[in-house]
Amino acid sequence: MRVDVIGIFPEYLAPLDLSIVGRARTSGLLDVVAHDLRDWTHDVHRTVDDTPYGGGAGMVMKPEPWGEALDAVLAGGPPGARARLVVPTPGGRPFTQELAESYAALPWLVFACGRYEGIDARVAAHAAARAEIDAVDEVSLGDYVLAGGEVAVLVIVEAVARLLPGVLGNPASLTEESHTGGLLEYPVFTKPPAWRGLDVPEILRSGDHGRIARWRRDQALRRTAAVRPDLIRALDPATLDRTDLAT
Ligand SMILES: Nc1c(O)cccc1[N+](=O)[O-]
Repeated sequence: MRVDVIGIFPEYLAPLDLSIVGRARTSGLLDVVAHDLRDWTHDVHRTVDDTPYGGGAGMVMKPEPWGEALDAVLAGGPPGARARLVVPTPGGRPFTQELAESYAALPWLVFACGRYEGIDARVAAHAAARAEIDAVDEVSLGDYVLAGGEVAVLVIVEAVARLLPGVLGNPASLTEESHTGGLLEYPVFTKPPAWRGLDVPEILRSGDHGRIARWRRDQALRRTAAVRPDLIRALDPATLDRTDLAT
């Protein structure tokens, strides 16, 4: 997978050299290229923003540098691939594990990191009509205000990279995680069996794998019902067997 990130703080992406994402890049499973938007400015101050039409506080990112940056980046992607342009923004649709899984199946993501009050709306509108782009996704991590999209790119790239085949040493660890199958994950324990007066649940040391699996599912359902009842309501009833909600 190829990932291009355009913004005014390319150094923000340094953490993508570390850990799982760093190993994915070293192994060639993931190619991440950071671009400085100011490379496509032409004035001495390398201006990327201006006052908003209609008035109001703050500044808006100018369309010209973005247009030229996308021209250049889209000319250099994987041969024959179309890009998904992802714009992290508080007004976007929620970024979820399901969306991460859909991104992991794509050949090329291009991220546009907005700052200030955002990017001139014509940039996304023009991009959506480009042949090199299959879709423009405005995506939000949550209902809070950040200074820009770079932090969201770190989150999205990690969530996607770990889903790429060959990135995680043990793919089985992907099957029992929070949000896989629509539930939060069950509580986990390791040695020692007793710690500061707290014991590991006996069932987990029973060796009865059938009972352990049922206990874990029950715990996942209870935790999800308590913390994220919205996820329970969203579950497909067909995925719940008769015993799931009996207790
Ligand atoms: N919330 C927010 C923001 O305020 C600015 C850029 C991106 C996001 N976000 O993805 O959630």
